[in-house]
Amino acid sequence: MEEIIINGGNRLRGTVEIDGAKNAVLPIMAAAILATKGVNRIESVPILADVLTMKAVLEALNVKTNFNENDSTMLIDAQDSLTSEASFELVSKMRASIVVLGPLLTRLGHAKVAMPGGCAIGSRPIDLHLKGLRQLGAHIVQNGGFIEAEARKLIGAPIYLDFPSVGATENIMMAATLAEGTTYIDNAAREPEIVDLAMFLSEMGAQISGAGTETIKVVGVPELHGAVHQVVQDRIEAGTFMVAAAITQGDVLIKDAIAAHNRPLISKLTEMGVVIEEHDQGVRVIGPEKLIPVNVKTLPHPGFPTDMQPQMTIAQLMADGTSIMNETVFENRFMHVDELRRMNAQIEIEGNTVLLHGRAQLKGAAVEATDLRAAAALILAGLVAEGETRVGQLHYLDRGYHLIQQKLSLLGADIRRSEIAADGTERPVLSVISKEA
Ligand SMILES: CC(=O)N[C@H]1[C@@H](OP(=O)(O)OP(=O)(O)OC[C@H]2O[C@@H](n3ccc(=O)[nH]c3=O)[C@H](O)[C@@H]2O)O[C@H](CO)[C@@H](O)[C@@H]1O
Ligand SMILES: C=C(OP(=O)(O)O)C(=O)O
Repeated sequence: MEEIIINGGNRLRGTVEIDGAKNAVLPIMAAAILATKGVNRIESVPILADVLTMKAVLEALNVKTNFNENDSTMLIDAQDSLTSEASFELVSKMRASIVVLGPLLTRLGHAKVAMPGGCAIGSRPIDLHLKGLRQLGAHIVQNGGFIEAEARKLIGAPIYLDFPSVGATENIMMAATLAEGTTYIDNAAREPEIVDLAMFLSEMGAQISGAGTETIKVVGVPELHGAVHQVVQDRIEAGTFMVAAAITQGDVLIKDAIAAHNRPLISKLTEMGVVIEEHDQGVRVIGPEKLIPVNVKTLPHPGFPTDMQPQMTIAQLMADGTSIMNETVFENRFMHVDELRRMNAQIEIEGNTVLLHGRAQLKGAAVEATDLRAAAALILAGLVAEGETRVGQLHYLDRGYHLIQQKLSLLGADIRRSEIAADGTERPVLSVISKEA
């Protein structure tokens, strides 16, 4: 069993480097399926469990991949003939594998992808993905735990999304690149990761405009080719370090952070009294002695990101007074609250809202991550808790953060990752992901 062990109380100081975005690289890897000529070269690929799962999904489809972890570059070659079936075994490991549906369907005319289940944070249906693909002319059946989609040729169409779903926007946008005619996606998701995917698709020869706005226009082209692309910085990893600096009275430069991608977080932290400076080198975050309580509501971009919600609750707990967090994107994203209570946090849950009573006198405890961002939140709580916090179930953390303990330790935190033997003895863990590859 592995744990991250933190002794709280240290101020964080220094500069931290942030990896490429998980939520950008996963659809970009899926988009590489569309290149029938030439090899794709993806740079700034983060070393994450989810990236290795998507790599396995691609390889099972007969796409060749080569991940050089030393220079964070992945080559993806989809020039050979591909299979069109993504197994339950792989899709069940990672919900985001559903984004291979659109590329496979539009390239091969057929795709069979296992139904992704729900996950800890919610039921997460894919009705909007399917509705959009049907509007492009796909015939789709759901049978035996699989979605089977067919269309000799997709035909561009106007599509309105009832909700700006990130995954549905990505699947439809990718499917539309090789469709005949023009597709408009209205009420599209506007996340920076959508913009990054659209940039990659354009570099591959696709004709896309409007990514990052409510309406995306895709004019179908006959074929796409391999491209070189650098993945955008992970705004959620950057945001997690912003909160770490804010709560520890720290002074941290988040190197090359793109402030425009973290506007809602920066705005809320500023309201709390955190000093945030935007420099050419990145965003500097200086935590005050006292944090002011704030109320936060998660929304699709450019609203406050749900993927920063658990981390933000730690900042709210450290404020002098009561704050409210309202989660509107996922129905079950407060699983970290029970673990925080074990650390002496006073939190009340009322439906999709929590009341966080600060300033919390957090006490170190043994806690378990329940999902990816819950893991990050518990580590943040450990940074400000009195005594020792031990965070378990680290496979969730490894989905989205590479070597977070090393990055925090370089900033001055007392933190380590260890393998704990049955007799309680500890062995340091240095390399986390590659052993699973
Ligand atoms: C790999 C990836 O990029 N994951 C991100 C992506 O997930 P994901 O793409 O799954 O998130 P969506 O934007 O699709 O989901 C948002 C909400 O819409 C609902 N919904 C979605 C699709 C659908 O067909 N029907 C439907 O009802 C979901 O259940 C959820 O309540 O965006 C989320 C919202 O910013 C982030 O938290 C995830 O980190
Ligand atoms: C919810 C997340 O990811 P996923 O959609 O891959 O589960 C996340 O990154 O916080």
